[in-house]
Amino acid sequence: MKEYWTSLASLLGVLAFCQSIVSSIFPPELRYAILKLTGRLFSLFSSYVYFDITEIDGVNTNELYNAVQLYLSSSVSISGTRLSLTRAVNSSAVTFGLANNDSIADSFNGAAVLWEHVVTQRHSQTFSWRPLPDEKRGFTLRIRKNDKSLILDSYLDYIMERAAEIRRKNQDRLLYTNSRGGSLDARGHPWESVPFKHPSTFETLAMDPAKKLEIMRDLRDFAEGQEFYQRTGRAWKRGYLLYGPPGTGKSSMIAAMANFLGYDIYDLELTEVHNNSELRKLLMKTSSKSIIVIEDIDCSINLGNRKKSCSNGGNRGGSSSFYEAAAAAEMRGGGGGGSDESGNSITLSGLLNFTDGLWSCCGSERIFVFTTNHVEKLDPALLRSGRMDMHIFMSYCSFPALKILLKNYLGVEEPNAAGVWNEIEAVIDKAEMTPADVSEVLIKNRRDKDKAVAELLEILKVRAATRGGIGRRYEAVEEEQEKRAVEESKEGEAADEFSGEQSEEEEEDDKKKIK
Ligand SMILES: Nc1ncnc2c1ncn2[C@@H]1O[C@H](COP(=O)(O)OP(=O)(O)OP(=O)(O)O)[C@@H](O)[C@H]1O
Ligand SMILES: [Mg+2]
Repeated sequence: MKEYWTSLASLLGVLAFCQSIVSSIFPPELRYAILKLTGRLFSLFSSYVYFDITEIDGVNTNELYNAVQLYLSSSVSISGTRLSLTRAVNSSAVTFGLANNDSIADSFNGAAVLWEHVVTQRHSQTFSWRPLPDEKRGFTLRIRKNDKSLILDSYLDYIMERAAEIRRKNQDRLLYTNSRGGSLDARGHPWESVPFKHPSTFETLAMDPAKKLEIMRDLRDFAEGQEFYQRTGRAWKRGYLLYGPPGTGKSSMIAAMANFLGYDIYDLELTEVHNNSELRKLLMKTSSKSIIVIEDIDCSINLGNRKKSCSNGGNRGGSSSFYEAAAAAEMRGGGGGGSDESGNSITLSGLLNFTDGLWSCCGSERIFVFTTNHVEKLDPALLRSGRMDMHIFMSYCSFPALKILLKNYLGVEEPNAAGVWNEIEAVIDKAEMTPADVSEVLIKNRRDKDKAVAELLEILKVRAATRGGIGRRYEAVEEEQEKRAVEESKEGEAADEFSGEQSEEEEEDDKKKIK
């Protein structure tokens, strides 16, 4: 053994001696040429090609490096011997990464590749306005020569896409608001944002399971439908109208949609927007993969402040009231130029353009959600397919919905007392309780499950006896109004050109009403 170490030491000594002779005999240029030649010879006989992706390219950060790091963090699957962990600002997820000088195998389209994370010390720096990090980091990608053309471009594109996806998923969702009106912040943004942490999901949402599944499928189809929208020449956007009595889960549904798709939410407060061009600017500053929400559209479209318009709107029946409001607004705004006493001159046509005009296509993969308690007041033009593609009625608590609430709030799959289930089923539809009301009863008694169920049954019975039929009538009216609205919208595009095409008689009529 001792002999072995002695001979190894002497061999190393000889090598070092030779190297010092070579470097003292040959000038640097020649040395460089020799190295290059040996490198070429080596690569000629090697069946692999290598690509270096350095962290810093010149003075700029290399996007590809960050993307590869993120991509590998998703495929590492805890099998690497040493992993580095990171948690980005504004993120609630931890990502794994390759530690220094570690390597990992991957495959793409059947071709095997190897990634190595190379970290070396940077030599002493000369003065620079932007000092570089002490360590030089990079990834080396090793692929077979034969696979080079087959995978390189598409593999790197795939990595960039996956990285963007991971980044979005790791990032907390944001909730944007335009509460500042149309004014811009220091960075020129009209939207303010806060982290969006609403816990509502499709699991916690109490509604008919079949309807829920249909909505989830629709959302998924939309999110995965880039190629479809491209092929059919449609803008990549979709509109949902959520309507129904207060407390039936319209806002919760929006939160569930955002959590399901991982989209940001832009909560558009129409009463804060002063005119159509401001509306357009707001739209242009929304990002893709987002949900643009206008809550209580029947109140905010009336162009005045919400309370005023709601109190006016409360007694009005039929869709004509909506026309009156919009017509009045058109006149007040003089087609978008003027303003009412609150300085607000958004017109119906402005809103329609916002959702369906050419401007709505700047950016892609966006969902518009309007909510209302009074679908009958909405303009048919707003309801037509293409603007509001899916109309979702959020109804009073049904029996299947109640089961979901009981499971979520009490962990109860079946009530203990025999026969309670049947009793509840018999009265629930008649009682017309909103899921919000049911939740209250369950929360209040959540420590005592049997008491909660018993009290709920009591309330349901009382309600069924006193309220019978109001809700069904509501539903019937809603359906009737919706049918009428769809028929009217089919009659022509007249509603689209609504802004400028009123007869003189109608205008006179509107003026009288405003007075
Ligand atoms: N379908 C539902 N599933 C689960 N929880 C619900 C549902 N509907 C209402 N809730 C509960 O009731 C509360 C109010 O619901 P939400 O704000 O979503 O109702 P809404 O339909 O938007 O009412 P509004 O028309 O007044 O805006 C929520 O905090 C939620 O916990
Ligand atoms: Mg709501």
